[in-house]
Amino acid sequence: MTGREFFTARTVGEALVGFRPERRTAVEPVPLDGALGRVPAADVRADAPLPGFARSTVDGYAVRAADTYGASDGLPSYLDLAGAVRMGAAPTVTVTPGRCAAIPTGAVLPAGADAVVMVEYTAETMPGTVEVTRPVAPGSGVVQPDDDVAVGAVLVPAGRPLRAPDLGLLAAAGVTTVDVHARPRVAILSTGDEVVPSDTKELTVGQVRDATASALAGLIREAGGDPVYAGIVPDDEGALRSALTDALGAADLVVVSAGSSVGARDETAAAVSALGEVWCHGLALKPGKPTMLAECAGVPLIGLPGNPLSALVVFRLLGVPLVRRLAGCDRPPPAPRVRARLARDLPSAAGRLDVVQVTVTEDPDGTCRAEPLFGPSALLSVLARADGYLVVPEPATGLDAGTDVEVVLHA
Ligand SMILES: Nc1nc2c(c(=O)[nH]1)N[C@H]1C(S)=C(S)[C@@H](COP(=O)(O)OP(=O)(O)OC[C@H]3O[C@@H](n4cnc5c(N)ncnc54)[C@H](O)[C@@H]3O)O[C@H]1N2
Ligand code: MOO
Repeated sequence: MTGREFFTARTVGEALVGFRPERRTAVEPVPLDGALGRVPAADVRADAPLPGFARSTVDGYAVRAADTYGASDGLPSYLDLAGAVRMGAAPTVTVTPGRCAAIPTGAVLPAGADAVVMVEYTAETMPGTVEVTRPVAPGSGVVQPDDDVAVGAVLVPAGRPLRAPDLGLLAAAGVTTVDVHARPRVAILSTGDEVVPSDTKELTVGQVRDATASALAGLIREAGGDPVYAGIVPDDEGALRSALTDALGAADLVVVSAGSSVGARDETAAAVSALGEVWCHGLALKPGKPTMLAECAGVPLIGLPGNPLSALVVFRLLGVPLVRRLAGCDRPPPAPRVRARLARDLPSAAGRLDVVQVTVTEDPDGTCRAEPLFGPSALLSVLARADGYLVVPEPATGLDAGTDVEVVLHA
């Protein structure tokens, strides 16, 4: 042990704002079917209005609104039935004063009509005569040709991951492929003489199966990236440098876990320093202090703490936004959150951000209770049991039981 301290420690806030590599993935066309969650590279605009024609929103009779003024149960308006509009076809009927046309929901409003009265407020008392018992205002029961989308309006914006309704809107507008950013390729490199592949059946004393890589791959996929397993590297600076060089050449982001603490095994820091510029080494964060952020020839690199729980906490806070940004996402969807009452006192040291895993239970009165899960960051099962996490900000020295807290829910 050398007693060295981290050399460029930062807060999480500084890292989120200040570590913003320029790199973005290439743009590729994808069919709508494969576009869910992908990020459009440019606004997609409508070249025609939607729905494109004045459309009835109810089953009833297309009328001239003025013909219904004053209509009531006691004093109905009587209109001559001029005909019917068929679904999916141009109307062959015109509505002149004193007349109406039967129309189903979704059909084209015939010429001369400016409203549709719902069938419930009518009766066909005699064949060819319709009794109307409610007045309708002009435009009632009708959507105008560009009510949904006007020509030139943005159908889906650049920079926001596509959601299911976006695919519907694009389909309605006849857009069947979208130019989106490629999924960022994220290389996952695990380090440590003791780390062995997760399919190792029998462990010798001191060995651990690689837990971090599989969990990281899950978070990377959730963030819209493509995980690439780059293997397990022993604690040897030469081997690590060579593995990092390969990974940097083939990925949009490299994530390397372990070996970045201040102990004897800080080969990662040495290897990364030799390959690029270290932006920060050490975060004011618990867990997750031994974190490194660097850029090597335009490729960002995150050095994660060895403890799997800490690695995942850091990746969730800093890696997920980075993967999204690499994919052109500058409008990330807000994480699902819930407000809850803290179930017990939470101690915390001032000057660092504490990320505390919690379970959330709903009390009979509908309010939520957040129960902190204590345990060393070496225990991955704590994370697996948690429903979400809360943060105790840097200046705070803890939170009292009963405090109203915001819990960010795990996916
Ligand atoms: N004197 C100090 N010692 C430590 C400090 C400190 O500030 N001063 N920080 C502690 C903290 S916090 C952490 S976190 C660890 C992180 O150290 P490293 O990033 O160098 O990681 P390692 O020592 O290599 O590993 C820690 C732990 O995690 C296990 N591990 C590593 N990789 C994997 C993997 N892929 N899958 C499963 N488990 C893994 C490893 O076997 C160790 O048990 O340093 C503390 N010490
Ligand atoms: O950062 Mo260590 O990552 O607190 O467990």
